[in-house]
Amino acid sequence: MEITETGIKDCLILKPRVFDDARGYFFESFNQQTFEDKTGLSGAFVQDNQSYSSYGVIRGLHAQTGAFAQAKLVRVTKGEVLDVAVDVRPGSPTYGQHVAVRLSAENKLQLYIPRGFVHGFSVLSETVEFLYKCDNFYNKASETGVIYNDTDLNIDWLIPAGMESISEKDMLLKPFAELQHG
Ligand SMILES: Cc1cn([C@H]2C[C@H](O)[C@@H](COP(=O)(O)OP(=O)(O)O[C@H]3O[C@@H](C)C(=O)[C@@H](O)[C@H]3O)O2)c(=O)[nH]c1=O
Repeated sequence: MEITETGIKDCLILKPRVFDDARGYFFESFNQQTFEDKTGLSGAFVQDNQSYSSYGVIRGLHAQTGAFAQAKLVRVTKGEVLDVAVDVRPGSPTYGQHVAVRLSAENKLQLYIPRGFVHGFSVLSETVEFLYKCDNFYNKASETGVIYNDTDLNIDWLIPAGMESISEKDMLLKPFAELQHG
């Protein structure tokens, strides 16, 4: 597994070692020992999630607060997304900045998103199957987020105007300037 740093501390791109042969391929999509040795981070993930979405869907930007804050390790097994992680750690030198990485079934890249970030993705292919590990459990009462098209964050989701598909819940998310930290 290769680790690439991003412009934001602790937010990492992981590239697994893929074994190709006449049958197809094999790779370890997660190995706690390798993950911890290579990143120096805890690999104690406790929940795995999977979602399926069509072209133009934007899910995000989401986080959980307080005791239910979550780090995430995200990847794609079908299609391609633009995955976005925004640093909202108070006092961080990159506060308000984001990492945007294309993750696809083809490139098999994974993004590690630490606690203290809001996260989302846009669907660039016809459909997408999106898988991720979380280091803390889902807790509805702890959910927070930022509206995807916030003008301060200025994220290019690579979806043409009018083609975005956003949940009713996500359309109600607040601007970045109103994000409550906790
Ligand atoms: C996230 C989550 C949702 N749910 C339920 C709540 C709801 O009825 C249904 C769909 O939830 P949502 O609309 O929040 O799903 P979604 O918009 O896909 O939410 C996800 O978005 C990405 C960007 C993330 O970073 C994730 O952490 C998560 O917030 O699934 C769970 O039961 N467990 C979970 O862990």
